[in-house]
Amino acid sequence: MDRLLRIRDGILAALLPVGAEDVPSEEALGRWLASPALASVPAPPHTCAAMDGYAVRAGDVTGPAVLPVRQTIYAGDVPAAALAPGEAARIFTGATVPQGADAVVREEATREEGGGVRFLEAARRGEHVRQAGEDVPAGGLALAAGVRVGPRQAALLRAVGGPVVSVRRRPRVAVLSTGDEVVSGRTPDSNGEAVAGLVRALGAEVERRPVPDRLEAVVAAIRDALASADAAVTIGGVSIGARDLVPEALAHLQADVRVHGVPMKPGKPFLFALAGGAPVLGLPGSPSACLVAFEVFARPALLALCGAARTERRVVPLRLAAPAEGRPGRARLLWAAVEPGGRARPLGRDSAQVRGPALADALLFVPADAGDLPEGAEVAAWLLEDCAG
Ligand SMILES: Nc1nc2c(c(=O)[nH]1)N[C@H]1C(S)=C(S)[C@@H](COP(=O)(O)OP(=O)(O)OC[C@H]3O[C@@H](n4cnc5c(N)ncnc54)[C@H](O)[C@@H]3O)O[C@H]1N2
Ligand code: MOO
Repeated sequence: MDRLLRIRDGILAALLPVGAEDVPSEEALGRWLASPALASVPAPPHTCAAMDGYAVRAGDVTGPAVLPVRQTIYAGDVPAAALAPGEAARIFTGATVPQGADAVVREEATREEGGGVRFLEAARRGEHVRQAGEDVPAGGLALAAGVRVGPRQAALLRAVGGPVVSVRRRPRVAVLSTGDEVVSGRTPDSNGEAVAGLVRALGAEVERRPVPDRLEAVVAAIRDALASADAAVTIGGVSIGARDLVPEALAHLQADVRVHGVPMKPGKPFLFALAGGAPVLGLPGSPSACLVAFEVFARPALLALCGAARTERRVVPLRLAAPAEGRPGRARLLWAAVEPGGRARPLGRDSAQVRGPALADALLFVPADAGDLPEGAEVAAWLLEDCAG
C-alpha cells in the first residue's frame, strides 16, 4: 500500500482547492466549508429543562416539601417572571428555566397538592437542567474548514450558525470517455456513467463528452475541456495500444505527465498529468480497472480540489470469507461484499468486470508480497459507503 499511497500523496501535493464563496447557510447543503463555521448562537440557545416537571431552587427542596406553583412555562415561552424563593414553576422539556431556579424535578417525583406541588424527595442542584451553550458555546467551533455540509451538519448550522458560510465553489470536472466503440455506442459508456456519478456525488459539476480515437480529437477534447473545467478525467486510451492516444495527446499539449503506470492490479495504466496547471486524471478503459483507479487516485485528487480536509476512505481490517489470490510484484485490489458478521467476500478479479464494482461494499487491498491468502486472512478494506459527508 505504501507505494500506492506515496503516488497518491504526490498527486495530492500538486493540487489546490478551488476558490471560496459565501452562501446563505440554508443553501450550504452538499458544499465543502472553506473556513471554520463558528457558532453565532449557543446550543442549547438558553438554559432549559431536560424533563417535564417543576423548576425549583434546590435549596427549597432539601427533602420532602410542598411549594406553591405560580407559573407554567412551555417550550418557546419567555418565563413571565423570575422564580421567587419558596416557589415552584411548572415546566416542560425544552422550556427556558426561569431566573433563580437551579433544578428541575421530574413530574414522577412529585404529587399535585391543592394549588401547589409536593416533592417526594430532595432536589439536586443542576439536575435535569441543560445549560445554555453546553453543547456548542457561542463563538465556539461548529464545523471545521474542509468538512462537507451533509444533512446532519446542516442541522448543526441551522441550530447555531450565522446567516452565511464560506464554502468552496463547485469544481467543474470534464469526463471524457475516449474510444470509437464508445462514440458509436457498440460499447456502452458504462465507465462514463459511473465516473460522472461518482464525481457529482463529491459535489462537483460534471460535463460529459465522448471522444473518438483520433489524435486531434483527443487533443482538442482535453484542451477545450480545460478552457472551462477545473479538471479533466479521461477514460480509456491510456495503455500502450495503437489507439491509446491520451498520453500522446498530453505530449502535444506539453502537459507535465507526473504518473503513468502504477504498481497495482487492476488499474495499472493510470495516468496523472498537469496540463496548463490543471489536473488530468487518466483512467484505464477496462471497467473494473477504471473504477479501482478512480477510488485509489482520482477520488482523493478530486476531493482535494473540492477542498475536503479528509480525502481517503476509512480503512478497517476485515477477514476474508473466501481465499484470495496474491500476485507477486503488483498490489491487488478486490471488490468485495461485506457479509453479515463482517467478513468480506471478494467479487471476481477480471479487470473488465462491471458486476463486482456494482455489488461491492468495500475495496480490499492485498499487498504485492502477500501471495495467496486463505479464507479468514485479515486484509485492509476501504469502506465505500462512509461519509464524504
Ligand atoms: N499489450 C498490452 N496490452 C494491455 C496492457 C499492457 O500493458 N500491454 N495493459 C492492459 C491493462 S492493465 C488495461 S487496464 C487495459 C486498459 O487499457 P486502456 O486504458 O488503454 O483502455 P482501452 O484500450 O481504451 O479500453 C480497454 C477496454 O475497456 C473498454 N472501454 C473503454 N472505455 C470504456 C467506457 N467508457 N465504458 C465501458 N468500457 C470502456 C474498451 O472497449 C476495451 O474493451 O489495457 C490492457 N492492455
Ligand atoms: O489494470 Mo489492468 O486492469 O491491470 O488489467
